[in-house]
Amino acid sequence: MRRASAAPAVEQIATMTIDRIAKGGDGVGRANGLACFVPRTAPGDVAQVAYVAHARHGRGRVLQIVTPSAHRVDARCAHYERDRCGGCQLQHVDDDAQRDARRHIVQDALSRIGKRTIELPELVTGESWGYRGRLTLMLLPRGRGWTGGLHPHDDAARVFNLEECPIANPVLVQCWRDMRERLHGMPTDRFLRVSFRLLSAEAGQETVAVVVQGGEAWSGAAEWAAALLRASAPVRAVWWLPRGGDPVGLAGDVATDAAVMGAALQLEADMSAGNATLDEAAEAGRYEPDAREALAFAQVNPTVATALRDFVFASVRAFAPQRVVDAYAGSGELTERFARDGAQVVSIEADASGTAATRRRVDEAGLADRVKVITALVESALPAALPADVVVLNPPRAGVAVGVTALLEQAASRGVRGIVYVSCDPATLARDLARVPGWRIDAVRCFDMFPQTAHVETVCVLRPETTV
Ligand SMILES: C[S@@+](CC[C@H](N)C(=O)[O-])C[C@H]1O[C@@H](n2cnc3c(N)ncnc32)[C@H](O)[C@@H]1O
Repeated sequence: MRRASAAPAVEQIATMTIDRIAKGGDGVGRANGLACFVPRTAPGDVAQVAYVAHARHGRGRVLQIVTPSAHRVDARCAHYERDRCGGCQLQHVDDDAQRDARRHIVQDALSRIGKRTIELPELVTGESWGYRGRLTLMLLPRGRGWTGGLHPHDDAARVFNLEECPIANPVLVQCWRDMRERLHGMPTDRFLRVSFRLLSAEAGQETVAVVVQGGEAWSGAAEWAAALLRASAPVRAVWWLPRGGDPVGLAGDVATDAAVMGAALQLEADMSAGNATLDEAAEAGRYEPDAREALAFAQVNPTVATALRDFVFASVRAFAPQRVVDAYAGSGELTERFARDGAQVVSIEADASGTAATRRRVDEAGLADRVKVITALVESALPAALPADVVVLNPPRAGVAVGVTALLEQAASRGVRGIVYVSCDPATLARDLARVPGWRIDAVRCFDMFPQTAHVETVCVLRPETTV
């Protein structure tokens, strides 16, 4: 018997004014009272939209911009319109309106999901272009060669050839151009991923590591890598992460801790499996094993990342803490700073390569007696880490486990005077804040780590509700 196929979604057509940008970057307008999400629209656009109505919202596509918003600009990158590149969502919106949108995304999430009323948060900004210290591209076999680039935002199975990426440091794109001439020597696989990482960002002296991920066998790998090193001046190291294997240093300065490198690369590969958009690469790249390694995992946005860490450090310091818990500590950069400042620190991180880097870092700084480094899930290690004066949380996009918020809700009675929560996802931040009603928001600051996208980093400083 033939099964009835699902009825095709029926599109309706409406003209609507776009009021705001939602988390994810779509513009939001209303059609017959229904909130309708429309990609690539700007606040103030009047657009004719074809949309499909779902139970609580509509999803639409622009048929025609009837009256363009005053905030519309021409996208700088040719791929944005032509290839519908999924790396950026907001290149068609001017800088001021983009920044405004990201601040409202945070305020709106905290209000709607977190049930917290806050002023429009301050946003610390940096460069709008050329800021990325890492460029990760997908390579799909085509004929005897490869197509190398990024996915369209609406088609994760396709990859377009990347010619430019104006949000990345131009040197990374130059290295990709140099490599593109040499794709014939790559290993065979269903797909490969290639990542360009800025090792040194000093203007005019930039150096880059290249990591090829995928393939199980690669004859001629060392020759291929040596040729790339000769052809591309900024490239200083070439690594290969075979499918299911350990990392192999192929050429250049690859004298680094292979175990650390391997764990980080595997994590990155897992994170971005199947869809290597810039967003996911950004997310994956937040797992940095040790920023001081020769092949340090370059920060996505080093300038703004530094400002963020400085703010977290100053916020913690304002409590004059003797004991700090650094939860989701990564490679322990903040752990080291808290310890240098005189605090006793419990540093909790699930990734063993991260805690190995933290141990090394605090040993070298002569701070080992002030720091307890724990390789464990925060949800299992936090109870024993308390009491403390301040708890720092910097979880991945998924936010913290419900057991962690349950413990923190009671933590004021165990001496905790402050929580500093660093988040890359306003929605999970807001969800977690809703679970700790005993804590009030003392300060919120946003950090513009990913201009041209809808992503934003947020730091929330919390104090017990009862504190005067
Ligand atoms: C967003 S990164 C923060 C890293 C670091 N604090 C920094 O500033 O660079 C999140 C970190 O949490 C770790 N992680 C993820 N889930 C965890 C869990 N349940 N318990 C402990 N660590 C976890 C990841 O390995 C990663 O290093």
